[in-house]
Amino acid sequence: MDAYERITRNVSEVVTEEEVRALAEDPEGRRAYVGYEPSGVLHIGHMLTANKLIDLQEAGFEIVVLLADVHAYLNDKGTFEEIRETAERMKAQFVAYGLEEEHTEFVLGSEFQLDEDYALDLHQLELSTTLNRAQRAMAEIQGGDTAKVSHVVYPLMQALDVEYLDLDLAVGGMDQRKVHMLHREVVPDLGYDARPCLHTPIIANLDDGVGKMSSSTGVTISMEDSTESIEEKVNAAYCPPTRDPDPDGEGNERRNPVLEIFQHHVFPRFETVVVERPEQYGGDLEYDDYEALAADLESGELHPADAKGALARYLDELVAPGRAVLAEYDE
Ligand SMILES: N[C@@H](Cc1ccc(O)cc1)C(=O)O
Repeated sequence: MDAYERITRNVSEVVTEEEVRALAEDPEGRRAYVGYEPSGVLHIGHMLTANKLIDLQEAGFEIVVLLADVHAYLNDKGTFEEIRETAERMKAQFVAYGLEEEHTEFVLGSEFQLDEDYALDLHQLELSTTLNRAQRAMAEIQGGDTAKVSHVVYPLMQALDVEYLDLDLAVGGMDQRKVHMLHREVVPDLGYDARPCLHTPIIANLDDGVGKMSSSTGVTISMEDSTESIEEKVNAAYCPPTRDPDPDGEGNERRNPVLEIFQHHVFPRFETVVVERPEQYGGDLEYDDYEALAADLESGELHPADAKGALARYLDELVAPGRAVLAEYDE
């Protein structure tokens, strides 16, 4: 796999391909980031962008994880003190998950976002951005329709972070794309270069494959889950024997979350995936890549129940180190 392939594998969007190709030609020491609002525990959504950071680390990038405490505060995620505490836990979990500490810089937003230069740049952006533009950029992050003043300051700060953290590449889920587009549009007015962005997909809802997996609207898998609870959730997941999101041709999108988790969480982190089966059902199956597994599910060679059993086992392995860290915190 060449550097460009590794950098862009499994992403939904590359902005722009040309700019990312230029980075891939000389990836050593380049800086890429994801920002996270410290809130709750690390879950499968955070882990997906973390997988991309691990890919980038393997391609030679230096990684910056922004623990966006001020952003979480602006988005009403608790008191500053609570948010800071959560940020500490989150950092420990990311390290346990596989972000090597020597190549990862963990930065709290409040370390630079309260400085004078930053504040004045922010005010300049406030002056040149309409409320409507900022609100549109925030729609997917904030949800609901009760935008506060804090919610329009939020995306402008995110746009500035890319400059102040001296980054070459911004990474986020598809829910961040509008903020990234805002960044590309507005920072040149301040005399800064817009940076390229990568957007990772959002996994389908575990229960029914409709819409996005989210802790607020349904089942999600987190670093707090026990082995048994992962098994339960995966066993109950929607898993038709197809990757076609519209198998009955009626236009009601239902994706296959089990396959999506194999593709985005398991195959990027394990070289081979073994599906255990009793001898009488044909014995174990072994896969080196996602395509082969998906094809077997479609052909009927791989039964959804066996696929789920394997998925729960691999997810448990990914979550286990973070779970151990949490147990230490709770002592
Ligand atoms: N907007 C991100 C958090 C974030 C904050 C600041 C950034 O610079 C980047 C990302 C989220 O929804 O969780």
